[in-house]
Amino acid sequence: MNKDTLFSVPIDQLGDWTFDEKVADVFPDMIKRSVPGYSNIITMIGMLAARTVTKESNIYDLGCSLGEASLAIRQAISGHFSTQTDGVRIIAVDNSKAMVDKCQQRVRGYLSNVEIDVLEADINHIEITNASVVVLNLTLQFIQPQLRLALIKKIYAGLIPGGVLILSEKIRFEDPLLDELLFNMHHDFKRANGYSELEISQKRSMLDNVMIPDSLFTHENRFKEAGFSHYTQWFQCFNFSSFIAFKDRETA
Ligand SMILES: C[S@@+](CC[C@H](N)C(=O)[O-])C[C@H]1O[C@@H](n2cnc3c(N)ncnc32)[C@H](O)[C@@H]1O
Ligand SMILES: O=C(O)C(=O)C[C@]1(C(=O)O)C=C[C@@H](O)C=C1
Repeated sequence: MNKDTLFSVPIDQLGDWTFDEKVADVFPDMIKRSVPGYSNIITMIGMLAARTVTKESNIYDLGCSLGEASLAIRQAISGHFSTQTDGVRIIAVDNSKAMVDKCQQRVRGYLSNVEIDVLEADINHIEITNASVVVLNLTLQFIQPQLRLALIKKIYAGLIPGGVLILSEKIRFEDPLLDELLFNMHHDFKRANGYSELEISQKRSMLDNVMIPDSLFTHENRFKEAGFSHYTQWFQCFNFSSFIAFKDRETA
């Protein structure tokens, strides 16, 4: 695994964050050292998918990066937890060419009866149909805020009855004291994982205009407004959280 040292020396013009070739090259190391609970969330996404997947349905991994969630899902649904894999297709989507190219190579490296199709596309413009599981793992925070509700509505419409949306995000807190504390603890986590003050601050200013976290309240209201009636937060570590939202079994 290539070590993330991208921001370890001063950069003259920082510019906005992009998921380019350099980020894709170090992404597995970067995400594990930056997101508290990342590996647990990935494993649990597999377990949640195994519980919810149904035969002849689609599973979407939106903003898939290198396909970590897709691979965990494929492993979990192919194993002894589930026998529901006939006609199941995993569709992994990202709009970064660097990520998609690497993700395609990666998924080809494993043999399985469940196909993973990796598509280079903007998730705001793709169709979502016949979905038993949709994953947005740390992706919605990069979508322009004014497009987020439409995306969650599209996902709701594309889910089959009983289907699940798994949404993981960095979150902000309405209470300033808690917001500051959990923000600082996240930075302590990065320091403990070997990132310097320079690395933390340069990355932070690049992410500033591009990654815009919502509050728990905003996420829950959005689920409700999109049509979901069963949703809960199932994971939190500092200011990172994951939610599940189910479409009613009775909904046609
Ligand atoms: C933090 S990464 C997601 C991590 C990944 N889901 C995982 O579990 O390892 C965010 C990803 O979302 C992708 N992304 C951002 N906006 C997108 C869009 N509009 N359409 C498709 N992908 C997008 C980025 O290219 C990036 O790979
Ligand atoms: O909030 C931060 O400082 C982060 O590093 C978070 C985050 C993310 O949540 O996607 C940002 C960019 C990279 O993809 C890895 C981690």
